[in-house]
Amino acid sequence: MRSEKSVHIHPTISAQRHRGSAVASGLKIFRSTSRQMFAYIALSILVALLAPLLFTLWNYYNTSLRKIPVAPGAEFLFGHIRLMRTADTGVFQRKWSQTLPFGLFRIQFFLTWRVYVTDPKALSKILMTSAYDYPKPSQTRNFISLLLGQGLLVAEGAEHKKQRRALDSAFSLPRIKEITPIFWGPGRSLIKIWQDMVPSSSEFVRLDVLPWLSRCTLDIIGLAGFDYNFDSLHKPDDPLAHCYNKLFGDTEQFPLSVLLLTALNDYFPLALQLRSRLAYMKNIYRKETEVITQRLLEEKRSQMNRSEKKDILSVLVRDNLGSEDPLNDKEITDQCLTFLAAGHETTSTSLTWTLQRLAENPRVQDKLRRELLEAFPEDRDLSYDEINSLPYLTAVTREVLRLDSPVPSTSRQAQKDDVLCGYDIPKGTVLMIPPCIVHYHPDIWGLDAEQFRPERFIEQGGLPDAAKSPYANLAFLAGPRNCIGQKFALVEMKALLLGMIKEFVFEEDMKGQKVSRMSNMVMRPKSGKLYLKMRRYQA
Ligand code: HEM
Repeated sequence: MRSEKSVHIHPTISAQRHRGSAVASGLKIFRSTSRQMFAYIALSILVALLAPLLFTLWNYYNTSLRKIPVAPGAEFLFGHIRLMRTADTGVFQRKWSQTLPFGLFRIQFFLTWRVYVTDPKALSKILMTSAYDYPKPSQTRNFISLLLGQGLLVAEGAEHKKQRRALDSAFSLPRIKEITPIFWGPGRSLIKIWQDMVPSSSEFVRLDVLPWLSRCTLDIIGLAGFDYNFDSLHKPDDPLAHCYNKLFGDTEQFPLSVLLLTALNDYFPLALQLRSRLAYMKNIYRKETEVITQRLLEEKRSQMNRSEKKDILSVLVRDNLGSEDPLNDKEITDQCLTFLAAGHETTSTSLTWTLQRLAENPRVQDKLRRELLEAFPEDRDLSYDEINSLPYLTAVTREVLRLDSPVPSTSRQAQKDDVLCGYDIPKGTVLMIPPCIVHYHPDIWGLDAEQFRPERFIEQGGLPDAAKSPYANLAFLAGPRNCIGQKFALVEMKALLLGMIKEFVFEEDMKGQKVSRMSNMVMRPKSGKLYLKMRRYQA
């Protein structure tokens, strides 16, 4: 047993000891509380991360989408993504759509599902009758709006209706007829440059056509869109053209990390936002484009009373003056970037694919040239109606847009629970609208669906009934959100083709070698380059 000794201790020492032990026990409590706090924080973070993951897994296994036929060959985590990236755009999707029951099928996108829709009734509901219940997925809108602002391409619901009303007149047939003469300026410049590069009709020159066509359509949308002369055919360093190419000129596929953030967007919306914001903040080009487009708008206003300019922005500013529900400045300048983004690369890649198809099919190229030379042997600027009076030219353009749609697929997101083709579609489901499947489907286009055969559009009975539906031909989509620039794009493509085919002969660079097609938004040649052999045409 320990004997208790009475020891006298000085009061200050005793107080110090007391304080010391109080501090020690305080520290002890603090340590244990902070340990507890740390444990709570760690646990909360774990739950915050695990809960969405568990929820994703739960949804992955229990969703009612599981009744929809599924494409074969998914990996557990990546689903079908890595498989699809090993082939050209649309190759696997077409194979699946033709082996699975027609209408709907689903693919796995990491641990989520995406539903491809090919059934015309379902497409009609998504694109036409219930279009505003199927907006673009929020992640797509967030991503595009960082680059383009809140223009027509990303606006939804009432805001979309308002913007579309304001823009409809600028894209109407009479307005497009008025701006058609503008297309000939850049068209003629391109032909002149190519004539200088290609000296004779006996010698071929090897040429990467895409960058030239891209500069030409940029010059056209600059002049016809807002009376701005990029003149990028002669001056590739124009500041707006430079900004534009920095913003949109990327020809690479999106990296898997961005696709993963997109898949997780519903659970971690901040992650994708943050990544895009960082990329945006690093991007000085967006700021510069804003400054330039604002200056253009001010110019338009100051010229308003003096001129009857025909470009889309001038018409928009004029219409806006008399409107009951006018667009504000920001809404107007955001449209400029939207026209650039939506209307330039789409047309130049379509033209690139047209030249490639004509090079692969010399019979079609000769037949087209005959039609053009017989109808318009003289060299002059043709009107909208003259350009559209050529049936084979129209058929060639339609056939290229069918087989090589520059927008090979787009997406929508169900805003409420619905039923499509007898299957439950829960709110939030991402639905894929795929021209690259629908346009190749033998049940719609017949057994020769994969062949390049423009005649199908002019021969008696050339088209099966199913192919006459507006949901069989989706290059410009359908319904209230279809491409507002459709008439513009078609006449622009035809005018440029007319000039090029009358003047030059195109041949494949590597005979019989298929050019790979790849897309992140617009479908381009895989390397971003497309070489053709070109010589002058001589009768
Ligand atoms: C061959 C050329 C073109 C093709 C294949 C094409 C295709 C498309 C497609 C598929 C859409 C719908 C996208 C979606 O909602 O997911 C669209 C929308 C749009 N396009 Fe085009 N486009 C072309 C040229 C143009 C041109 C030249 C312009 C403008 C001058 C333009 C302006 C627009 C705009 C503003 C929208 C958004 C319409 C809305 O949501 O109301 N496009 N385009």
